[in-house]
Amino acid sequence: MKKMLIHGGKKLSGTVVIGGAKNSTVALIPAAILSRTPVTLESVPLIQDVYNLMDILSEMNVASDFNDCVLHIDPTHIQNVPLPNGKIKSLRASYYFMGALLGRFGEAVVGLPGGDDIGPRPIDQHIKGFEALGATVTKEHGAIKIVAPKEGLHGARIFLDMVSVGATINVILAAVTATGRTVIENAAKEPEIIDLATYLNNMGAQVRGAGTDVIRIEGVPELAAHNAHTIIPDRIEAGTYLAMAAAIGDGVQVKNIISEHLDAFLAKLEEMGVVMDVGEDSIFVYPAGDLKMVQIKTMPYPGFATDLQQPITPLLLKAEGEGIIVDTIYPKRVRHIPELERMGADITVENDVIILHHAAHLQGTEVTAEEIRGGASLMIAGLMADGETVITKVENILRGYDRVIMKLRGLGAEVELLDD
Ligand SMILES: CC(=O)N[C@H]1[C@@H](OP(=O)(O)OP(=O)(O)OC[C@H]2O[C@@H](n3ccc(=O)[nH]c3=O)[C@H](O)[C@@H]2O)O[C@H](CO)[C@@H](O)[C@@H]1O
Ligand SMILES: C=C(OP(=O)(O)O)C(=O)O
Repeated sequence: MKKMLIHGGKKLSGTVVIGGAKNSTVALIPAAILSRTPVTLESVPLIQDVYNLMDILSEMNVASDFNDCVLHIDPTHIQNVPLPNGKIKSLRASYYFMGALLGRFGEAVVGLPGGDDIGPRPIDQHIKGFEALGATVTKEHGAIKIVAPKEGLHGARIFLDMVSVGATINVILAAVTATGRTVIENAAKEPEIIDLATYLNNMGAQVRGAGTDVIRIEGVPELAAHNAHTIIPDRIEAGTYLAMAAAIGDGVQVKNIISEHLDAFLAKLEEMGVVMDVGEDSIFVYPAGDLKMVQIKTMPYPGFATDLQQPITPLLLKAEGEGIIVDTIYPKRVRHIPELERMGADITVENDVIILHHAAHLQGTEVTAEEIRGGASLMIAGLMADGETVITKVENILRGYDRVIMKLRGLGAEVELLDD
C-alpha cells in the first residue's frame, strides 16, 4: 500500500494536460476482443485500471503492450477462458468482459466486479439486457455465467429501468454482433458511450444514436479494427484540476478539454464566481476572489456528474454560507466526509444530504482515500490545508488519475508517494 504526502498551502500555477478518459478506456479495452485484427488505442491514461485490464487480457491469451500512452492489443489468438476471480475483482469495469465475451464467443463466465465502494451497485439491468438478447444468465459461486442460444443472440428492444452507463455499454457490446436490430431505450448519454460507438463503428459495427437516449444497433457478423482510435479527454480528471485550480490556483491552464462535456460543472463554477477563459480545447482559471456558496444535485449526463461532487467539495468550503450536495446516483457516496471533518471542515451528512459551511482554514492530518473521487477530494483539501496531509489507500486514486504526482508537481505542488 502507498501513501501520498502533501505539504499544503502552496499556490499552484502553470499548465496541466488532461489524459484520455478512464471511463472510455476501461470499456474500449474489453471491447477490443470483438476485433478479428489487432487494435491500437491512443491517448491511453497511465492508470492502474489499464494494467489490471491488460492482465485480464493476458489470461485470455490476448497480448498487449503499453508505451507512450499507446496501447496495442492483439486479440487474434484469443481463447475463451472463464474469468471467475483474480484481477476481475480489482475493478468495476471488468464487467464489460461479460458483454464482450458474449458477443465474441456466445458465452462468458465472469466474476462479480469489484471497484469503488460507493454504496450498492447492482447489475440487474445488464442481466436484463443479456436475457432480452436471448442469453441465459446463471450465478455460479460468485461468478455470472451467460450463454447465448445455439442459433446465437438476436436483436431486441430493451427499455432500461434506470439510466445506466454500464448496462448501456454492456448491451451494446453484446448486440453489435447479434442477428438483427437492437434498440436500447432510456440509454445513458455519456460522452464515453459516444466514444465507444465511434470505436466500434470504425471496426464495422452499426451503432446509431449514441449520445441520445435511444440507441439503435444493426448486428453485423464480425468486427475488425483498421485504424488507431484516439480516446476522448477525461472530463472527470479535467473537472478535478479545474476545481483544484479555483481552490488553490494562482492562474492555471487546463489543456486537452472538451468543454461541452463539462457544461453542468462549468455552470456551477461560474455560479460560484470562478473566473475562467474557456478556449477551444483548454480552460484558464484565474485566481479566485470571493466565492458564492451553491447547491449541487448529481444527475445522469448531461447533469452534474456524481464523480465530480467530491472533487468540488473542498472548493465549496471556501465560500460563505451553507452549501448542500445531494448525490442522486450514489446517495451513500459520502466516505470522504468524516475525513474532511477531521481536517477542520464544518461538514456533515444528514439523511444522505451533505451539508457544509465555510471553513476559514483546513489543517493537514492523516486521512484515508476510501474511493477514487473521495481521494481526489482529500488531495485538493490537502493542497489547501496548512501543514502536512498524509493520504492512505492512495491506490484508489492511482487506479484512475493519470500520472497524478507528476502533474501536481508540474503545477508547483509539494507532493510525494511513500511506501507504507
Ligand atoms: C467505469 C465507469 O464508467 N464508471 C462510471 C459508471 O459506473 P456504472 O456504469 O457502474 O454506473 P451506472 O450508470 O450503471 O449506475 C447508475 C445508477 O444505476 C444503478 N444501477 C445500475 C445498473 C444496474 O444494473 N442497476 C442499477 O440499479 C446504480 O446503482 C446507480 O445508482 O457510471 C457512474 C455514474 O455516472 C460513474 O460514477 C462511474 O464512474
Ligand atoms: C466510480 C468510479 O469508477 P468505477 O466505476 O470504475 O468504480 C469513478 O470513476 O468515479
